[in-house]
Amino acid sequence: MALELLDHMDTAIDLSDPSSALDLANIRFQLIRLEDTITFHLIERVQFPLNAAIYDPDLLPIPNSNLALPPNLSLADYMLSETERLHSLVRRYDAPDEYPFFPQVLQRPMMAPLRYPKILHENNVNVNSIIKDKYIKEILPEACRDFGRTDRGETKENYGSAATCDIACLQALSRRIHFGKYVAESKFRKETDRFVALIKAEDRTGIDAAITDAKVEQKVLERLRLKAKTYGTDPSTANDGTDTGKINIDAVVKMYAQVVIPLTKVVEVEYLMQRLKGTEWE
Ligand SMILES: C=C(O[C@@H]1C=C(C(=O)O)C=C[C@H]1O)C(=O)O
Repeated sequence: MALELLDHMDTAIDLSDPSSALDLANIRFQLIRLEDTITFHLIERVQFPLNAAIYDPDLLPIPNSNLALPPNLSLADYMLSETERLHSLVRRYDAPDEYPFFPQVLQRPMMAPLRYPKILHENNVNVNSIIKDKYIKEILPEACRDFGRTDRGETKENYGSAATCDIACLQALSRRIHFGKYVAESKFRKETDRFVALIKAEDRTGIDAAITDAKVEQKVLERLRLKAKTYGTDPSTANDGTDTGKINIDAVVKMYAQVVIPLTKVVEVEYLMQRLKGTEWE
């Protein structure tokens, strides 16, 4: 059972049932669930300082290894790529909602392949390199920034723990952002003629406007602020003013406003730009 779980992590959406997988309300329910996953993983990560050395191979080089590693790996990259190497052996990346950060390390699964029905159109959209870059350069510095605490500096003893938390954060962010493909497919099937015209005109701005729902985005940010405040506060000290909070609430909202939502929409647009390939509309 445990091995099966890795194939499909905690997505309750039934990717084997096209009507469920493309029901926009169901997809949005999954995106809401992933808000909790991402927020809790970030709360775990920010218990440690930024520990910038784990993202810099010059500051903290990986000892020689007999593994065929990508060159010039940071500790964080080493731990993420080796996690992906292991998980690929149990078919994690056969799942249509899982995207690797290091495709070059994936191994042939040691278990029989699972048959997933074809729901999404063939595409090569993978924005994980952008996700990781923004996570390291924008999200973490903001989330780990001192807020009401003394300067925590670097904690060398937590390098491995911080990198382990990063893996959970990055994998959850990747799944949430690449879920944009199911959103885009759902919208394409609802308004096919509209999107066919925009795609044929290569009108990315028009496609972005067509897939944007400002009201939904606003609700996402309002809900995130409430969740970060609630999950990040010790309920036993919430009202006596002593709770310093476990997470920088503004950082969680900024993460969604400046990275998660914009990149989800990039995935939607780029997926749709590939949607007509090999179809009668091409
Ligand atoms: C994901 C969707 O598409 C867009 C992206 C959103 C997001 O990333 O939260 C929300 C609304 C849309 O602008 C959606 O319509 O639900």
